Amino acid sequence: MQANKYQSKALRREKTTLSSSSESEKLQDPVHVFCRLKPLKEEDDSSCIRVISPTVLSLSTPSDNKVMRDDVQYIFKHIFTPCTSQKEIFEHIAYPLLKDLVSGKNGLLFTYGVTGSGKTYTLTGTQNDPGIMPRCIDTLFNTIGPYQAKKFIIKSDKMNGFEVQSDTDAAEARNLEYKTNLRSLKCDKRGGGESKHLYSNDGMTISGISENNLYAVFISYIEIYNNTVYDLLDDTNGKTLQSKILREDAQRNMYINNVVEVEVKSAADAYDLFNIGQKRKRMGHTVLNAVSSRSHSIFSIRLVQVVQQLQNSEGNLVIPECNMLKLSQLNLVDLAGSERCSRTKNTGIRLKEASNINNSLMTLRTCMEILRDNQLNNANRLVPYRDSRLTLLFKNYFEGEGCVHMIVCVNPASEDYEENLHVMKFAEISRNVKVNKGESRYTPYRKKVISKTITQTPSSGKIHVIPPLVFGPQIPSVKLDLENIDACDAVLTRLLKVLKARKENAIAFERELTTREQNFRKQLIEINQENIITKHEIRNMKMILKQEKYRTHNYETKVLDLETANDNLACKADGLQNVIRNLKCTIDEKDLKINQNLLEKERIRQRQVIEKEKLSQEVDEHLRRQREELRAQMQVKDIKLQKVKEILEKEDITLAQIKTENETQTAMGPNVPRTPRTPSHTSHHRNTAAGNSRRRSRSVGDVWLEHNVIVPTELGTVLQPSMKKRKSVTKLSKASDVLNPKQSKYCLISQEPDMDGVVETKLYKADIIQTCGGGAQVVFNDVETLRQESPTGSPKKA
Ligand SMILES: Nc1ncnc2c1ncn2[C@@H]1O[C@H](COP(=O)(O)OP(=O)(O)OP(=O)(O)O)[C@@H](O)[C@H]1O
Repeated sequence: MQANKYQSKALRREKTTLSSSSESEKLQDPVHVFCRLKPLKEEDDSSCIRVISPTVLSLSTPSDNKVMRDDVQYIFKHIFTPCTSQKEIFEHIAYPLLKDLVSGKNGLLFTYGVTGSGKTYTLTGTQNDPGIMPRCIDTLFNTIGPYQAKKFIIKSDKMNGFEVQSDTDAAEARNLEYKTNLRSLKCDKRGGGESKHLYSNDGMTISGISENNLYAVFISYIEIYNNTVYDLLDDTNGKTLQSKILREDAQRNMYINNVVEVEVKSAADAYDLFNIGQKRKRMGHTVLNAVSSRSHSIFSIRLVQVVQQLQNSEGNLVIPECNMLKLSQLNLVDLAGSERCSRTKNTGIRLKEASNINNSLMTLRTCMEILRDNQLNNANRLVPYRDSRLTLLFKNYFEGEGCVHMIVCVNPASEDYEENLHVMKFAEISRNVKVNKGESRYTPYRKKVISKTITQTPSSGKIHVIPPLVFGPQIPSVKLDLENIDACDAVLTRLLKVLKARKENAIAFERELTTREQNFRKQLIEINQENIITKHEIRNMKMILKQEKYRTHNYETKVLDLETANDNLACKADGLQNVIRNLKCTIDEKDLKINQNLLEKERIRQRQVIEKEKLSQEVDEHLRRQREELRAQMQVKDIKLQKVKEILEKEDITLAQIKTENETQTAMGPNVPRTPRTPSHTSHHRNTAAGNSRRRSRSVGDVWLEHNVIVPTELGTVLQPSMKKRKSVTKLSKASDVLNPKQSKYCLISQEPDMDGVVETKLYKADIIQTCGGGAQVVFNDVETLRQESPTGSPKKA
């Protein structure tokens, strides 16, 4: 507990100093994106990719594609053509990461691409042509082989950290493992029962490692299947794999809770573990790849270094009681391939897998996009790591816990064009993401000291020291001088005495032995009783332990549920934050639109005011013109009325003349011929054939009062004014002429030649309206002009 406190305090200090130093350096590296082209199935197969230079390739639309696009060029850190060997790939891409691992830095290497494009081949390879993973293992053990700590000296603390054990504890653990392995061998189970699958080792090493350090390698192998983490090295005893949860350690690094980390001492051990995991990994047959990975698999190599060693008195190196552990990790990630269902024709479980694979790859892409945007635009958008276990697990790497290398595997065949387009775009995005250069991570440790067991007597509880039994005085050597009897006597007497003393001792011993035997028996009985009691206690303790385990299990399940719920809530919170952000964006957009609408409205209002003014001006102008026209018409009418008036006045004169003439004729006698009226004479008034005029009036039922002020000139036309019922008068001498209620229409007919001498008949039409006072009002409302023109001289109606 104390040690833990010490550790965490020291760790916090360590983190602060490290971060401040890293901040001062502020070194950033982009994600290194490499491209590996897979060989075409047949040499003459058409390819949609053209390599332009070692870093640039061009993607062109196949001729049979529905949509034709322009050729697009993509840049990579390096492009590996189909002829590139596995060794070259390793040396170029993985070797630098392995060097980082040995110098204490983290690394992440993942393969990305369409299903069947060669991701697994690049990472694993074959027995004779190993891929990146076996080469990493071999090179690592070729390098640190002689400098490894004894097994179990360094032990995982199950919280993403490590601790150093005492030699005795480590020896005991080794012993236990040995016995377990023996048992496993007998049962022919995993471990010793596995056939060791060795890849060819080309003896490559990393130079410049610290030879004073002790090294320990730990392997873990997990998969993310349908967005759930499974430990491929979990000892399941034949049961299905249990899901694991992701946690954050004290330094906010993500790790898999309770993941099995196995310490390996040789490359063969590591391959064994890989093979065990490989058998459990979810693979499946699809149309595009016979052995297709249905999950993302992560093979992690953790290297722990005890920074310093001390020399003991004999000159041997020993691990100091407390110092620093240097931790580093290399993750080799084989992502499942992106798939288009239209091509794979997956159904059922394969379809669900494909959808989960595509979702997690989509989240990876989204994270990369947002990271890039945040970095390019200095923005602070939330990166949705939590949307997928894959991105959540590697969150620290994208936030600067180590170098990130990505191999984009590409099948250049034309049929993969559409998928390759997406893959290239993802590569383009990733290439622009920058991550902080990883720092070596140190953890302080305090060596655990084992307490020695002391044998105690059950009764007293004290160490019972049994005195040694001494048989008595030594038997003297007897030398008898038979010539000297006295001397012989003395010797024999001394001998007798010694023998007597020894006999007494022997009797005492016998008594002592009997007592001891009794005591021993008593002790045995006590021990036996104690044993029975202890056994009973052990049984009880076991039961309690079982109950505690059960409770712990329940607690763990609850914790797991709570953590899952927590994760879900966090996801929801992230989702809601996204929704809030989107809503804010929508509100901003709407505000903008409202402002635009207001501006538009104002513009329309101003335009309307201008148009209104224009319109009112036009209306005023129109009215003015109409008024002028009306005035002109009125003037014309006035003139006409004036003419009518003049005609009427002239008629009175004419009538008076006629009367005078008649009177004169009467006085002269009936034989005096009347002076014929020449057309020229009458032309001024009625030299048109009013009776020949065509009729426009349709009022059939009206009774017309036809007022012929003069006798109209006969024009010989058949057209006559349509006045069916009419009463013709030449003079309005009586009021009754007009007041007759049957007469409703009045028509004054006049004839006169115009300027050209053409006779024009004018019909001035009016309504006769009876007034309430018994009178009548004649309202003129129409003037009908009849004109006859004839260019040949014969009169013709116009
Ligand atoms: N560079 C290469 N040289 C030779 N063969 C290759 C190469 N790349 C891939 N292959 C072969 O292509 C086939 C499919 O490759 P692999 O299984 O590695 O694809 P994958 O991308 O991992 O597919 P999935 O995403 O479906 O798991 C394998 O038979 C593999 O041997």
